[in-house]
Amino acid sequence: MAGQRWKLALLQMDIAIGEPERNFAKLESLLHEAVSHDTLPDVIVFPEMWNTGYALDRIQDLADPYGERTEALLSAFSRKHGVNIIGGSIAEKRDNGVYNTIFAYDRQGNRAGDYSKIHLFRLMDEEKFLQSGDRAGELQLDGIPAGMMICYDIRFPELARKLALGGAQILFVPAEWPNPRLHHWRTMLMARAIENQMFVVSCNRVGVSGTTEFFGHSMVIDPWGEVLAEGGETETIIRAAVDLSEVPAVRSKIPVFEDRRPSLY
Ligand SMILES: O=C(O)CCC(=O)C(=O)O
Repeated sequence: MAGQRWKLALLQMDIAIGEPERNFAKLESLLHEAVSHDTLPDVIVFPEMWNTGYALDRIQDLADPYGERTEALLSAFSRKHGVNIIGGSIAEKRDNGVYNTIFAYDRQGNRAGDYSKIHLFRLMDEEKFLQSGDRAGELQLDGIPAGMMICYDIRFPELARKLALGGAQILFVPAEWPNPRLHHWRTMLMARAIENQMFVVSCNRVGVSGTTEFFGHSMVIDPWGEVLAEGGETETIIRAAVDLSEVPAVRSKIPVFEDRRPSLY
């Protein structure tokens, strides 16, 4: 057990639109690269909708039924290598439609949690093709309370605050966040970390899909808002270490959670 320090590996990958076979092959190769390093990561994270990309007009046919293929891969991999996985998000097909869902696994290969994106992004027509989740993304990894949000969700500070009030010390954010909104991406991720005094770990894709460019810039931000690691604009694995004891230290230095006045707002 890694205790209060975690080594992270963020798989900042390109995604082939509408080509699950290529994306599964790419992901498997990056997962093997992530654990072939001299230091084994404690948590591996990857981007949003990595199995299909935004092939929304064909998503009913392409989505993974109940995430079974994804679960078979990620559960076995996490158990074999003794790592936790925040499995990006996938297009997940259920009887009543397709969801944008994160599946997370612990070191034993057990499902540690799942979360389906609540806020569907109208600028990319998500609400026309996807169903929205109906609960926040809470989980525990190695006994550490954590939260999950997806991409557009970071524009809703209420959701991050709810997760922080529920105890989350670290927030994982898989994304497909495109150009030209790098300023929004960086600023809001830092704000969510600072206002909630928690780590924020975001994994964005790179590459081009149709006319949309994705800039990467996956980030690891500490509870003081300092950027510990940030990706460039190409496919890579970003590695960083976090010391989770910084969360209570920052929360006692500026006791924001004790000073809240929720009865007034
Ligand atoms: O909010 C944004 O600017 C980007 C959101 C997005 O691309 C998404 O949620 O897929």
